[in-house]
Amino acid sequence: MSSTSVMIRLISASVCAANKSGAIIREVLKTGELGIVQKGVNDPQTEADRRAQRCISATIQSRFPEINLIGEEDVAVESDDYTLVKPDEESDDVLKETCPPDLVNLKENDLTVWVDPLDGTKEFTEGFPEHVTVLIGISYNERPVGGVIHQPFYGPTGRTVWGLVGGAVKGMTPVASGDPGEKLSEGGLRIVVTRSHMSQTVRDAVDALNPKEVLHVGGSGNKILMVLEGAADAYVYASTGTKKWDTCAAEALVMAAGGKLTNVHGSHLLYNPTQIMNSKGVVVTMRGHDDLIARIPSPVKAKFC
Ligand SMILES: Nc1ncnc2c1ncn2[C@@H]1O[C@H](COP(=O)(O)O)[C@@H](OP(=O)(O)O)[C@H]1O
Ligand SMILES: [Mg+2]
Repeated sequence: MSSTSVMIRLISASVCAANKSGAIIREVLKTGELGIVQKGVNDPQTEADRRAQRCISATIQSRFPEINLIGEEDVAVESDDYTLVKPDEESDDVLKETCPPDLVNLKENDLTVWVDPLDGTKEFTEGFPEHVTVLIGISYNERPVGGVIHQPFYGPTGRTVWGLVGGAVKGMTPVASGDPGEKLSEGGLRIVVTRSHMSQTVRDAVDALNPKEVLHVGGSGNKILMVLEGAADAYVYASTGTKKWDTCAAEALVMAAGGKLTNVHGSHLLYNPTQIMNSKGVVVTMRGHDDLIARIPSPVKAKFC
């Protein structure tokens, strides 16, 4: 039995599976055979979503059979999927890290893994592949404890960012975090919002913040990485629509870097497997979170009670 903690081994496996998924996603785009099917209104799925989901499910379930894995795509794993990531393949960068003390004793059956194999599918099908991320988040007691985000189209081979709550974010340098109670600048905010799921409540919330700039980009993981990296001051989504697999990995990284992710009321999201939908919206900042939540109009908040 390995002395390395379950969390470190799970992040290592997730990094390997996310990197392989990035290669699959690039390959599918190159062939041009996207195999698009509609799962619902404005909710496409492609061959890349399906193959990446199978790769991640096969890798994690074969190594951690007692983990509860919840993936966006409902696809059956095939025997070949188990060899996409070699059974002994690990991320040396992850294995050499120390697990934060609070997470060191977590066991497989304590954990839920939330997988979005291709976040930003609509943008993937519409010529904006750089908005795509692979998201693998880990929750314990309904709160995020670790996450892996891979960007398949960042540079020639993609970029992988990972972290554990109570540890550092690896693979990128987060912007410095500040006090959630800090007052934000009036008229100076850069807000990142959805590109393909705009609604009146999202508009009303963003307008009330009197932003300097509104950036419309795809993907929940992509937008949250922009806030984490300082390319935007906040991600504001006063709408239902994102699911727990859209936020878990990114929330873990935001927490590790000292930022906050809440619903429009300023309350934590609970990663409960029976409540997949983020029904009260998503707000992410690295500073001034309370001020931003206070500025969201009450009639907007009242729509998400
Ligand atoms: N109104 C809505 N209906 C369906 N899915 C929604 C949605 N709003 C957000 N989402 C999902 O949340 C993720 C981020 O959305 P957006 O890019 O608009 O910010 C996308 O995940 P997927 O691309 O993995 O399906 C998207 O499908
Ligand atoms: Mg998604």
